[in-house]
Amino acid sequence: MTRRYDERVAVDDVSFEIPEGEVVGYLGPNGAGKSTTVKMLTGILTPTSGLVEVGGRVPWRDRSANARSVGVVFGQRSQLWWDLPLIESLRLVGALYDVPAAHFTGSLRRMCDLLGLDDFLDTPVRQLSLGQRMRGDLAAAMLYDPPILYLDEPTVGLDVLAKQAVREFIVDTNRAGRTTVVLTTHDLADVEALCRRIILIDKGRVLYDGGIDALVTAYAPPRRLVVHLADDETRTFDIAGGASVPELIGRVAAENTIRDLSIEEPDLESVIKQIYAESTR
Ligand SMILES: Nc1ncnc2c1ncn2[C@@H]1O[C@H](COP(=O)(O)OP(=O)(O)OP(=O)(O)O)[C@@H](O)[C@H]1O
Repeated sequence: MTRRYDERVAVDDVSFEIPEGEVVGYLGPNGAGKSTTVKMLTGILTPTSGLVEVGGRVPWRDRSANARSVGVVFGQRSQLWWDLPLIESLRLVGALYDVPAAHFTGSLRRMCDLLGLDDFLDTPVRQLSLGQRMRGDLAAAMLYDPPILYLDEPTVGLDVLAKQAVREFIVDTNRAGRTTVVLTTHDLADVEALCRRIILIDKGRVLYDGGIDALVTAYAPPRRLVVHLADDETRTFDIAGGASVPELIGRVAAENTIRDLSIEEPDLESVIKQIYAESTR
């Protein structure tokens, strides 16, 4: 048996700048290069070329100083200690980051109030539900008040209430401390609730960087008239820009017996689906 190595370009010529205090959605289909970017931003990975600066530091050269100024949550993994009660994991994080005792107490209180941790602080991490564990991870990432927070799929697998709690925490953290947030997620409701700007990547390249509203305006597919006919058939008609909807309905009604109809407005999901589809072509 021999080992063979293939080279794969995970992130290719991606450039962006994020001002302090912004919440940016970093989106892309599976394998687009999002986690790789976050790993470079945290200093875990060193790129083969190019430059990354976070708060004036090159993350992989100055990894421990960079680590103090960033909080990271990887939704698919936990940075907590499985066998320890949550509170002990948080104490360990406080000690690792040299958080002074008085500050730690205040910070922990704030996290407990914001994230509702009190009920399970003494539970070993391995026994926490996914939503509880995620709240614990968010607390661990923000205990030492980093000015930057990277969230890699922080709501994956969470129920609607837990998702809401995580979103409220992000909004509050950003507002209270002007924390800069880079959020990668496949949940577009997260993006709509939290971000005004998104960076969309695929195959390691930036496809779009700008406001969500501008994206929907620029790429929106046409609105669609969906008609349910008497014989249980459903037909859809694209509504061309400037076309008269009553006229279209009149034409369809003249030729068919309509049971029900609705108009589908393009939403962020349909826009992003279309951009991914075009990039795969
Ligand atoms: N350690 C590695 N060795 C080889 N290839 C890798 C490694 N890490 C990532 N890749 C590849 O790089 C590409 C980008 O991966 P990355 O994990 O950054 O994607 P992603 O956008 O975070 O995807 P997902 O949404 O599925 O988490 C993928 O093709 C992946 O297979």
